[in-house]
Amino acid sequence: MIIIGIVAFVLFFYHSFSTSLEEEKKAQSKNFIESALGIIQHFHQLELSHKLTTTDAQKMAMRTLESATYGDDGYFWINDSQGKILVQPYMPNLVGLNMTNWADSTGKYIFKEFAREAKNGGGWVSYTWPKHNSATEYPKMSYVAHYPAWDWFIGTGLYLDDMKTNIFWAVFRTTGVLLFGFLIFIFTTFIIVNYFVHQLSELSVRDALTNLYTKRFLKEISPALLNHNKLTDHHLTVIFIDLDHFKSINDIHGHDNGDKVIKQVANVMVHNAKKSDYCMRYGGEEFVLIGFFKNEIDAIDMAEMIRHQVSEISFKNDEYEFNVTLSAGIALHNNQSDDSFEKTLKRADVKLYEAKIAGRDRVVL
Ligand SMILES: Nc1nc2c(ncn2[C@@H]2O[C@H](COP(=O)(O)OP(=O)(O)OP(=O)(O)O)[C@@H](O)[C@H]2O)c(=O)[nH]1
Repeated sequence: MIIIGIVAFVLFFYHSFSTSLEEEKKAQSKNFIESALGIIQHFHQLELSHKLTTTDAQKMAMRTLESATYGDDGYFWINDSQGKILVQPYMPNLVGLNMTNWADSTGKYIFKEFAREAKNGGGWVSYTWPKHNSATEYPKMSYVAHYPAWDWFIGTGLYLDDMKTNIFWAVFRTTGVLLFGFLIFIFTTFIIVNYFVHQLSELSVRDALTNLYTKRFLKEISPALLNHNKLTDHHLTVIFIDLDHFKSINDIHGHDNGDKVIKQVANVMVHNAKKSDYCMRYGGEEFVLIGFFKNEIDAIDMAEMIRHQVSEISFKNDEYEFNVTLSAGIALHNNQSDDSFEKTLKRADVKLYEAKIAGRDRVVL
């Protein structure tokens, strides 16, 4: 769909841009002829005011227009009323020849057409004409005008194939630049949208206080965790952590200090967890660490490390320092039975409850 859109855009752009460039080229040619008529008129005025003789005024006008080139190879030609070529800088060897009886490759008497169109107030004549060093004739268009006082015909021409080639490359370059800009725009938009979508999805699965994953994320990844569990010889393990007597900590040290404790515990978890582990804030002061452990001992070591490090932290309220303990329950997923992730999580919760009953500040498996 996008490719069809781009192709349609390029074709439409090519058509309208090349048409307008063609019109512009033609308008330019016409303007050049009008300027050339102005130059002729200038020398004619000098003749009328007797500053120059007719011969000198015409010679100087011819010389000026002979050297007046424009664009890549634009030039003016001048014929007198008898068809004699007075100025032809593109093919100087033709100067002095009479072209009244010259017909182009299509049989058109070129000079007759020039004279007719020019005497009608100026206009375009299509014909064929050779190029430099070539006998082959190419389609050409000339804008021709008449200067009645001297009975001169002046014109300037465009080879259609050259014009079309120039226009093609101009359109090609512009289209290329536009397409490149368009692709850069699409690419940048894609990156930005992707970034924000990622940020948004992260926001919805990250806890605002601790930046740990939320319970919702746990639900999202549990199928992937079970799949991975089938592929590894390690065991999918849930470590359920709950802070001890946290209500009292809030009551005694204030809710803000309670928040600081929650943040610190989250930091300890993240600090100890392996890169492949997931640390979550399951509820208010409840946390879950999910990882793949070689055996039960490794899981206990991890939970004990977190428990120990948290118990070592000296928290400060406005007056004195205090410590916090936590309890943890561990459960390993059982591949051989009809175990589910929810059942494993539930077993870890039961073990956590046992740790609480047994006096808190401990890990139970
Ligand atoms: N500061 C703070 N407190 C919270 C937050 N979320 C939950 N709590 C508090 O955590 C306390 C949890 O208390 P309980 O569920 O009774 O458990 P406990 O006091 O930790 O007792 P045990 O778990 O049995 O050791 C409640 O007082 C909640 O208000 C939080 O985001 N910030």
